Amino acid sequence: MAARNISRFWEWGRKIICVGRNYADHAKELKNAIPTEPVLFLKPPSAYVREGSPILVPLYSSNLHHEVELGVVIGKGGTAIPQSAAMEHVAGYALCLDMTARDIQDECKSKGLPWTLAKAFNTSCPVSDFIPKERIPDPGNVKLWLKVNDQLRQSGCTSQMIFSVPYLISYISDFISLEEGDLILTGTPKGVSAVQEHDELQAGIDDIVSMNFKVERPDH
Ligand SMILES: O=C([O-])CC(=O)C(=O)O
Ligand SMILES: [Mg+2]
Repeated sequence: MAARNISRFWEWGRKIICVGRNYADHAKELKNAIPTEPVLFLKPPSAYVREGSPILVPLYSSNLHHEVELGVVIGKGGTAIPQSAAMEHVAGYALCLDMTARDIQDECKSKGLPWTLAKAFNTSCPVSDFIPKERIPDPGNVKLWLKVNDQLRQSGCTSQMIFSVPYLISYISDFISLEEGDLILTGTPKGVSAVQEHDELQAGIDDIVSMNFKVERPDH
């Protein structure tokens, strides 16, 4: 069997841990309180989609939102990782979208139910090429942007994160052991909005990486 290559981590079938409300301006735009501890949820590896394949609107949603996020790819697993050692566990980064069925999430929130169908459906995690760690010397200071049909919708800097990458790695690994090939989505800045069938999404991290996705309706 060919050796597994971390630069194709999305093929490994490892978990995707997502952080919510990690930017005050996004928490406010959805009228959520600023969290005092990270808000966590999961996506399954079947959520991954790569450039060249479309983002599919779930049949049960009529309000699919984009959320552009910095993804952190874990290179070395661990449990209860101290913040001071957290960066040793990072192999690199990826630009990610946390596609969200906002109407379903609102319904789940009002009923006190989990967000699974709002966040974890097929193609809910578009992911860029792998970015080796050296290309982002400070994950706490990169600009994220997203355009829909050439119109800028999201533009933020990871310096606005409430909880830093080392803090998140340490916090998550206290409760959920991290494994090589796991991905952490670090939350989205403000500007989330709805996308429709046939829309073209373009997103990037500074001039380090960019990616394009089309939105389609599934035919089943
Ligand atoms: O759905 C939400 O607003 C929570 C979330 O994923 C984020 O803040 O990135
Ligand atoms: Mg998100």
